Parts: sequence; C-alpha cells; structure tokens
Amino acid sequence: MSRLRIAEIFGPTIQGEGALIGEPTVFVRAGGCDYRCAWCDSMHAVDSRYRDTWAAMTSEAVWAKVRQLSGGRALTVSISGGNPAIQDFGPLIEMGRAAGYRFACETQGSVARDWFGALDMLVLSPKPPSSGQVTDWNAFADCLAAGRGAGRMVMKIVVFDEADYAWARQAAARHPDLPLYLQPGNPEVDPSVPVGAQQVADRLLWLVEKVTGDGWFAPRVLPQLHVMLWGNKRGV
Ligand SMILES: C[S@@+](CC[C@H](N)C(=O)[O-])C[C@H]1O[C@@H](n2cnc3c(N)ncnc32)[C@H](O)[C@@H]1O
Ligand SMILES: Nc1nc2[nH]cc(C(=O)O)c2c(=O)[nH]1
Ligand code: SF4
Ligand SMILES: [Mg+2]
Repeated sequence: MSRLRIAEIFGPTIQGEGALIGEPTVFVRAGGCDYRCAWCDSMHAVDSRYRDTWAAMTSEAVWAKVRQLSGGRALTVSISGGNPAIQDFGPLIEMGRAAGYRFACETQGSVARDWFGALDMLVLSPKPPSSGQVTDWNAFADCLAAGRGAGRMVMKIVVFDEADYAWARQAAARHPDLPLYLQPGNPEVDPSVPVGAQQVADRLLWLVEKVTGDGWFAPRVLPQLHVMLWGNKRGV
C-alpha cells in the first residue's frame, strides 16, 4: 500500500493564515518540498536532514489520527507541508469528506494534482523574490485548472520588502479574479527564538500602510495569527 510522508499531524488549533483565519482546524503537514524558500518557517518538513523524523503513513492511519485529534467531530483539515502536491492526498480527502470533514490545502502552485478539485479550499501561495524561488506561471495555471472543482481557490502572498510588494501587485494583475491575501513575512523562523506579537504587528502595519497608501483595494491583509499567539512554536 502506498504511504504518505508525514512530518507532523497536530491540533485542534486555529488556522492562523489567510482566508480561513481563526477557524478551528487540524493540520496534516506533509514531508518534502520541491522549493527551498530562504525564509521557510517549516524547514523541518522540507529539508531532507529531517527525513528520519517523518512518518511513512497510510491514508487510513492519517485519517485515524485526524479523527482522534478532532474527537470524531467534523472540522476543516488543513493539509500543508512541505509541498503536499508532490504526494497523493486524494484517498485521505475522500475518506474525510465521506465523514463530513472539510479539507483545505496550502501549496506554492508548482505541481498540479487531480485531487485539488476535491478540496473545499485551495490556497495557492506563489513565492516573491525574497524567497529566492522563481514562479513557473504555466505550472501555476495548471494548478488553477486542476482546482476548478474546489469549493474556493485563493492566492496568498508573503511580503517581506518593497520588491516583494511590487511582485505581489504583478501577480495580482495576472490573476485579477483570484481572491488575494497578503501576509507580512516573519524573518525569525528559529522555533527556539521567541517572536513578540508587537513585532508581527509592526510588520503588519507597514504592509497595511503600503496597501492603503497606494489605494490598492483588492487584497486582504492579515498577520500570521498563530505567530502572534505562539511565536515559532511547532505543533500549533
Ligand atoms: C510552510 S508553507 C507550506 C505550504 C506550501 N509549501 C507553500 O509554501 O504554500 C505554508 C505557508 O507559510 C508561508 N510562510 C512560510 N514561511 C514564512 C515566513 N517566514 N513568514 C511568513 N509566511 C511564511 C508560505 O508562504 C505559505 O503560504
Ligand atoms: N495555526 C497555524 N496556522 C497555519 N497556517 C498555515 C500554517 C503552515 O505552516 O502551513 C500554519 C501553522 O503551522 N499553524
Ligand atoms: S514552498 Fe512552502 S514549504 Fe516549501 S520551502 Fe517554500 S515556504 Fe517552505
Ligand atoms: Mg507555518
């Protein structure tokens, strides 16, 4: 039986980012990623140095853990990573949806999968210049096409600096019909270093003032709420 590489499964917590911010959720974090973002806050699910901390699990075993953590009460499951799109989450989504659970997935938009269409929410998060990655917009368009059957699709862009902001405006112009969420980047990703809510708020204020100052009314601007509450702590 094929197995999934799983870095961690945790919750219930709240979704800290983007369109579902504040919503109670259980996270399934896939191990492995085709990108290496300079500021990735989840390197324990990316770098193969951490590979021996990942579990090889069947979809049934992942589903059993989700059910246990949620006490069998249906909620939204957030599939993140790493890049979950390099694996097959179709069977998990099918099992969970049959039991009334909803599924959201976060991916950078570099790999399209058929199962995107079975999601309730597909979050595509293309990477700005500060990440050091280059977006393949054809692959991104393939992801949008694969997600046509999803309940909702949104774009979420992390902004660290002026160059990222300019890039986000161009990305938005490419996809004007895709609801857009902006979040300030968190430069401190070491889980042992505390991040104060005030630091998050300062970066959020910078981004809010840029957007409103420019009269750009398309995006919603949100902080990483979990970082305000818990800093870089894992498993929340
Ligand atoms: C860890 S990634 C995993 C999913 C997928 N690989 C992706 O990047 O969309 C989840 C989200 O966290 C964001 N993120 C990662 N590191 C960040 C940081 N240092 N500050 C703010 N957001 C960050 C990513 O841009 C993405 O939207
Ligand atoms: N609470 C909480 N919200 C999140 N939203 C996106 C996350 C991620 O790392 O993908 C994340 C996370 O790790 N925790
Ligand atoms: S694409 Fe996502 S998981 Fe992969 S390195 Fe970038 S932020 Fe981290
Ligand atoms: Mg995170």
